Amino acid sequence: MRARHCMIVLLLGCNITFSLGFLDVVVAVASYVFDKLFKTDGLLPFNRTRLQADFDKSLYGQHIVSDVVPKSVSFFMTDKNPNKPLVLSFHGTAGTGKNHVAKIIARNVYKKGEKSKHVHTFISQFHFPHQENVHMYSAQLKQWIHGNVSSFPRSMFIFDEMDKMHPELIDIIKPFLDYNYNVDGVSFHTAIFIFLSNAGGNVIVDLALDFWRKGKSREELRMNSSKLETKISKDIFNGNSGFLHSSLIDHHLIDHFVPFLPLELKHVRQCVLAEMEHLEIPKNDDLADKVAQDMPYFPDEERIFAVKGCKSVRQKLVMHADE
Ligand SMILES: Nc1ncnc2c1ncn2[C@@H]1O[C@H](COP(=O)(O)OP(=O)(O)OP(=O)(O)O)[C@@H](O)[C@H]1O
Repeated sequence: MRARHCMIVLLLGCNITFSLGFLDVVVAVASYVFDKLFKTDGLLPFNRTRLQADFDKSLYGQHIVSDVVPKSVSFFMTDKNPNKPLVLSFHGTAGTGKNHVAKIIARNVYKKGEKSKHVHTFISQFHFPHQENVHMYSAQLKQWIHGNVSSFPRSMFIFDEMDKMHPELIDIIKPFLDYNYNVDGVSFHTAIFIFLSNAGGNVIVDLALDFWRKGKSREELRMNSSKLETKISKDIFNGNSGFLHSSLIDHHLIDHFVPFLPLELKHVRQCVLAEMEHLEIPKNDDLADKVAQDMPYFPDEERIFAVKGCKSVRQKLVMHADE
């Protein structure tokens, strides 16, 4: 009898010991059925209104991103026959929300959000640290993308620190992004690729600073203001990044170069209030002011933009909340 219980549980893929009793088996079966019925790791029914509302609620100071990204994701998700995967490249200085936005997209596409097994995140210096192993990484990456898309076409791949990635690895990704690319019957057209980098951040900061000094409103900044998108792609191409030596940009496979603007004090303050809510600290406007003002800003004289964006706001808040 006991062996049969163990067999059932083994079939269900659970880790067991042979000391399992009947009750353990019932619990294991119940939790398996619950997982299957209620927690399957699949797609959420897509809802463009919910996506836009999430951007409006959770992203601060990034009106260009809040306009471009939900539109392009919605268009892609509702296109019954896309001719290429969605490829977005996020650019901006530290802590401006690039990872945060990738997570917002994930939680609007997958039931388990960023924790879904269909969301694959690679951080170049962490996952591909040794230059001498680049051939091995390339082969593994190629196999990983191919294998995952063949078993789940709507897979998402996030590449962080893209500017630090070896050109050979970028070139491995390139064919997957292309129009009509098909390998062994696997199409990549419904997959999502998101690249994150600080490359182009200086171009964005210079333009935002220029607007501020001319007394123009930040909201007047658009994707095509002073050809911002073109400037970013040129800057990446001319800079000393992995992008430069790869064939990604000159093949026009990136759908949008999305600029993340440097954050101002009022946006950092919004991040502090969001962290208060997250940490269940009662809302306190004075404390929010104090924490936001305690962050470093640049340029030295005007102190307009947050050096670290909203990064480490939580740590600062915890320190001040304890005072
Ligand atoms: N514009 C924003 N609106 C709301 N929250 C933000 C924003 N920017 C950053 N944050 C908050 O700060 C945290 C750190 O930001 P995030 O990791 O997204 O920055 P990043 O742009 O990816 O930085 P890096 O280039 O250094 O990796 C986020 O988890 C989020 O809580």
